[in-house]
Amino acid sequence: MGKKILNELITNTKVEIAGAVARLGSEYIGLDIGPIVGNNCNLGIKITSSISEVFESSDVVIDFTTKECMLECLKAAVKFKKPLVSGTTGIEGLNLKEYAAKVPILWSANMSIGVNVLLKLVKEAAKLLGNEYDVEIWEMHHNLKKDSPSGTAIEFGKAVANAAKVDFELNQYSHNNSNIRGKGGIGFAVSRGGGVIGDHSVMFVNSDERVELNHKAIDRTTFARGAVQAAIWLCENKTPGLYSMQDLV
Ligand SMILES: NC(=O)C1=CN([C@@H]2O[C@H](COP(=O)(O)OP(=O)(O)OC[C@H]3O[C@@H](n4cnc5c(N)ncnc54)[C@H](OP(=O)(O)O)[C@@H]3O)[C@@H](O)[C@H]2O)C=CC1
Ligand SMILES: O=C(O)C1=N[C@H](C(=O)O)C[C@H](O)C1
Repeated sequence: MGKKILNELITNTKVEIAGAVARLGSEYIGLDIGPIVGNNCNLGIKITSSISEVFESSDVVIDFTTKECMLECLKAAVKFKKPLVSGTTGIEGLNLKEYAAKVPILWSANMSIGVNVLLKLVKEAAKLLGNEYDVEIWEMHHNLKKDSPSGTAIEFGKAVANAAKVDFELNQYSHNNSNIRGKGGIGFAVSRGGGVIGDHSVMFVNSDERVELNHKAIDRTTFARGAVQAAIWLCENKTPGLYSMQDLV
């Protein structure tokens, strides 16, 4: 995602890249971002290992990393009073509101416009169909993905639970045992393979019919473009608070 986001920033005339960060000891440290993203020439920005340096020199920072690194970014955002856009998933347990009380934070498990429109449709379907349908959420991603289920699948599940007025934590259901499916449970199924960018399906099923709402990402540019749009939007709306892509679509 780092390379995709850099490419998106380079082609977007509304923004300028102020810095880029990689892990201490990474082969990229000290290199110019140009050749790394396939440019013939240097772009005058060298990759640093200092998160603080990047926050100091930027108006807004974009993070797609890990839970641990996102936590460092949240702390730096507060320290340097800079807005943060994050798409990092697998972050259960991080209290985003604590940091968002001090600086603007935009977090979304999925930055694509399509998924965020689908999220609104899922909320509407859950409201209209009521609690009588079994809800099954399936996702498939590439074989390098670390977290499971995907952050997007979890957000779909939370939206359904919210619309059905049930506690999400108590109603998740995974099919890795032989129990018969409980009524009202929100089922999760996960597939991993090859280079799949990200497929999601939310199904509402009763004994007579099945409603399926699907999204398939074709290129990771969709996430990068959303993240850059979010960063521009966040700079224009600088009030501290917790935002998401739902505020943009
Ligand atoms: N919201 C959305 O739309 C999307 C979210 N994602 C999420 O974004 C995250 C990243 O995904 P992806 O790019 O595929 O994963 P990668 O593992 O390819 O990239 C993560 C990068 O973060 C770097 N990193 C980790 N810790 C640090 C640190 N402390 N300092 C500096 N760099 C660090 C890693 O470096 P190193 O390799 O050296 O460990 C790696 O280059 C995941 O949580 C994924 O689920 C992905 C796509 C879309
Ligand atoms: O890791 C990924 O690749 C993706 N992660 C996000 C998630 O966990 O939902 C979003 C997207 O589906 C790609």
